Amino acid sequence: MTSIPETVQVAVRIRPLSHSEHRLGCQSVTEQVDRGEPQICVRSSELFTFTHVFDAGSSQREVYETSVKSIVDKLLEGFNVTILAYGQTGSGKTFTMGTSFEGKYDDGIGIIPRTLNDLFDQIGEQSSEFRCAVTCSFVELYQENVYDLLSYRNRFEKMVGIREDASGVIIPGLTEVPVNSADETLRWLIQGASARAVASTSMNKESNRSHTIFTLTVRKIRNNQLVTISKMHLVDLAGSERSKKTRAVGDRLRESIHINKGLLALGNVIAALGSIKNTKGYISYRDSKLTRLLQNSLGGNSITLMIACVSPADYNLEETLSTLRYADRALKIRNKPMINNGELTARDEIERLKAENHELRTTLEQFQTAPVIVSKNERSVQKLQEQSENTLDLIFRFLPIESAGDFKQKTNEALHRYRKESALWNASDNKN
Ligand SMILES: Nc1ncnc2c1ncn2[C@@H]1O[C@H](COP(=O)(O)OP(=O)(O)OP(=O)(O)O)[C@@H](O)[C@H]1O
Repeated sequence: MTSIPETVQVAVRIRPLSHSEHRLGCQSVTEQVDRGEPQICVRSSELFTFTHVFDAGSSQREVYETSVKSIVDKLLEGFNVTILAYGQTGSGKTFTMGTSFEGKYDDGIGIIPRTLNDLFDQIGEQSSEFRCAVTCSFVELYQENVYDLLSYRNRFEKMVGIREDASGVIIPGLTEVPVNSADETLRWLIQGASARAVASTSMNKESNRSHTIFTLTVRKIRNNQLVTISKMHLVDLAGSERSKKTRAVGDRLRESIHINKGLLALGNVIAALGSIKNTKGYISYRDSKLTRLLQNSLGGNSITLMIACVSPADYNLEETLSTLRYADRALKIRNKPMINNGELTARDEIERLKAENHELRTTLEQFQTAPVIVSKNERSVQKLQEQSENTLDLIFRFLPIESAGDFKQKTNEALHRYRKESALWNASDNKN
């Protein structure tokens, strides 16, 4: 087992200058001091040291192998893990996380598809020791509302609430899909991401206007016993932005206010957790849904990696410095990672009971469907009998006695045939 980081890990990734920045003659103001060293220098004056620094030439593979791969191993050991991309709008968060994966495998794929490939490969290798049951869920936080992106319902009905129980924050009714391979999970990612709120802004052609959390839950089972249950949250935050600079108005401005509010609350939590004085004091997780959902990832029992994405361009200098200061505070947060063994938490107990309830209902329905068909026919036989008896009463009044007896016998024979045939229909219905 590799060592467990005690503080939040922070990787900084500098994206390359974009075409439009080149065209505008922007200069790069950020540089990695030495390639391979985790230090970044801004305007040749301010120096920051992080867990990892990736310059504009770093590949997606390098970012994954250096900073994420070992965290995926921890997930399978039973730790909760979180990977969180933070940064100004257009700084490369979605590109780095791979949240907008479209199904094409190439060198450009981001963290989520790489993680899934690794995870399912490792599960395959361990299959003689354990059985792993994996589920995924995908939520979006848009203007302080939480949406279940994997639900088939319409946008309004996708909205879900959050609440807390003894085991932490829960989202009752959230769609959790059982998945058996990387490809299957990626299909859910693609489907969920297509429902995400995206819009074009002056700073990013396809800007995400919401925060998203893609979660994998891994249950390791041996001899029908739950050995560990661990969660991986892959978080793609909406970009922080200054509305004056983005010239946002109307819907974009409203989104921007909510995005910044959530990020401000997150910043306050990070600052409070990172400050030694406040570690035992009050942490304002309840100020926003974003901080409530990330409560366990910051200051909880999770192994957490924040990837701070920055633009190298001089016209983004202020935002870059602000991101680096934010990230620097996150570096001081102490978490208490621990293995989540198979002891049932209250939430798991609820999940188990829900599953059991579902199973019982299905069984009950199966039992109910057979008698319903029989009783339907049975009822119609009874009805027919009643009707025929009423008719017989009428007939008896007008027929001579001997003809009436003959008629009664014929009617009874017909009823008998009907009963026999309906029993045969029931048998073939039940078989089908
Ligand atoms: N390291 C990189 N290498 C090459 N291109 C990159 C890199 N990082 C980002 N880009 C490109 O920059 C643009 C903006 O990136 P992206 O959409 O990931 O930003 P973002 O931080 O998620 O923005 P927003 O917060 O507005 O959603 C995209 O066209 C993306 O392909």
